Amino acid sequence: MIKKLAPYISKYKKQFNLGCICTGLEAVFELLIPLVMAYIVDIGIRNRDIEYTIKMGLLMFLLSLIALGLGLASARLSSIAGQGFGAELREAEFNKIQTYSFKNIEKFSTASLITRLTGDVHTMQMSVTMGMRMLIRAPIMLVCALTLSFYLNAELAIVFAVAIPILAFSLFLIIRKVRPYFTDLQEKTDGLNITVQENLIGIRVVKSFVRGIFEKKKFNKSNEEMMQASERAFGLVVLNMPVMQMIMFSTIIAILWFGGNMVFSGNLLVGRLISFLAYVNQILFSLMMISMMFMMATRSVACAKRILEVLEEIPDIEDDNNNYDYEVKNGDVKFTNVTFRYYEDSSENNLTDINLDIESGQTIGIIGGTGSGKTTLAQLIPRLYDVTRGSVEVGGYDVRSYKLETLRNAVAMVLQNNTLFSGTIRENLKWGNAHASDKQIEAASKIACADEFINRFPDKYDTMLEQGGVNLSGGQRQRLTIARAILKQPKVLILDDSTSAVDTSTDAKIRQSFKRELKDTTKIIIAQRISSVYDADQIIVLDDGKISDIGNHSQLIKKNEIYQDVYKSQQEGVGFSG
Ligand SMILES: Nc1ncnc2c1ncn2[C@@H]1O[C@H](COP(=O)(O)OP(=O)(O)OP(=O)(O)O)[C@@H](O)[C@H]1O
Repeated sequence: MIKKLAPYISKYKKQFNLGCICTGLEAVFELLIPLVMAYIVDIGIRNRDIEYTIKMGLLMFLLSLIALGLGLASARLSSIAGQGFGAELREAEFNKIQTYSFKNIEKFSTASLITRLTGDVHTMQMSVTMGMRMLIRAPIMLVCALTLSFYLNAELAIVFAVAIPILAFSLFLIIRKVRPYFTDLQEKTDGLNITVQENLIGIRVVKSFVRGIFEKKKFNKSNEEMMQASERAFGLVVLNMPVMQMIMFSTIIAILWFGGNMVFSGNLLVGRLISFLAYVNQILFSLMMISMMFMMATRSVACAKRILEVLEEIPDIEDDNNNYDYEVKNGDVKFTNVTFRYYEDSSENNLTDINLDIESGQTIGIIGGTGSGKTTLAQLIPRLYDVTRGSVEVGGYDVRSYKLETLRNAVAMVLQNNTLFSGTIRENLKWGNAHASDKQIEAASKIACADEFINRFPDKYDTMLEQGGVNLSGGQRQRLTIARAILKQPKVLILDDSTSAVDTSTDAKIRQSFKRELKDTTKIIIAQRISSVYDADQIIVLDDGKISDIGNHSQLIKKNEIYQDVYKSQQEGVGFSG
């Protein structure tokens, strides 16, 4: 695990190494101080040698000043290394997530990915910042203080032979018990984040359905679970403290008892006993640091595992070496015996035996009940998912043979829940084509009938959109996302129920301008309303993941029962002529 994470700190190797050196030196200088103190008491004060006492006192002051300087430098360097490590990890995770397919993202859930990118990384960077100091300081302090204690009085130092194993054993027991609790804690954090994220994203729905109390209960449950997981984990961690202190004070009492008797019997000088006690403190303090380090490491291991899961996830769909570097030459779309299911192990297909032949420039309508597989079918064209069996071709070649970027630039899909971003309308439209000129932006907006409302805003194309475009109506948002897709000048344009919030006359106007302006582009329109597809060249009727029929409106109205039913149910009040 360390080997896998090490490259992310390599950029800050200098600070890391220097920080470690400073910490090591700081510990050495700190360790010398009690030794000098012993000399002051046993030689300077005992012999009433003022000059010696002042000289050694100054030396002690100098040593503490150097230790302080080194401590400050090490704190700064370790903080730079820790923060840098965190930033590198976050960037690596973020970049990796960009390569994920929908399937990969669904596997983790967005909330869990956010926790893995923020909370987990934060724990890791704290571990580096604090761990760097503890990892170097504690062992040096422990070994040197033990050696110096033996040097001062080997007999008295035997007390440690009893104290240290007891401490190590109790620490081992606590860590063994706490480890699974930390893994559980991170999972509960994911759970809480999912609840908060869903609530905030769907806050309008929550309010309009007056689901506040239900949501509050849901939040309280996740919050309670996280609190309990936290209590379980940290309840054990804090147990470490009293155990440590009990052993520490018992050791001090034992040393005072045995050391005091030695002083009385003249076998030990007072100054030596004082410095011995200072070393006891340092030894026990370093043991405390080691135990804290183990606690921190236990939590970090849980977080590191989760981070590595993100970094090591194999993108479900990615370019392989066989991807040819050719362009998509036209908007021909062909499905040959396509079968698809979202989960390999599910017993039922989401699409079965789909065969389609769409010529470049045609307008295709897809109609079918909810869950019949319309979106699923369309998502296979830009390779948002890969077929389970069969093949999908665009421009005469299998979609898997193109570079993903090439394919997705040629196939624009306006998704059902399309998102706009904070920024101006122009910036949002430029997502479709970063180099689009004002003229192209205006032309695309005109085709999507978005120009009508954009021009009514005082700032027109420079109107600021709030997050997700909340300051626009549903229909306005849809028209902007269509304009954004048109700006890509795609060979295939897929609209997934993208005009559902647009009134029927504007919907008809958009289709007319598609016919006029996007002659060579294949237009695939998924719709619930027959009025949105009745003038298409071919209409595909989907039923339970299978093609029930293909034909134009007048053919289907005569022979397809499903189409007839939908037509009849929508005829009243829609006002289209077929
Ligand atoms: N990401 C997904 N993971 C697993 N199953 C999915 C996923 N998306 C859709 N499904 C399932 O696939 C089937 C077809 O869904 P799809 O969204 O393609 O239907 P649709 O015809 O577009 O429906 P609607 O008109 O309601 O949008 C449904 O049974 C649905 O539960």
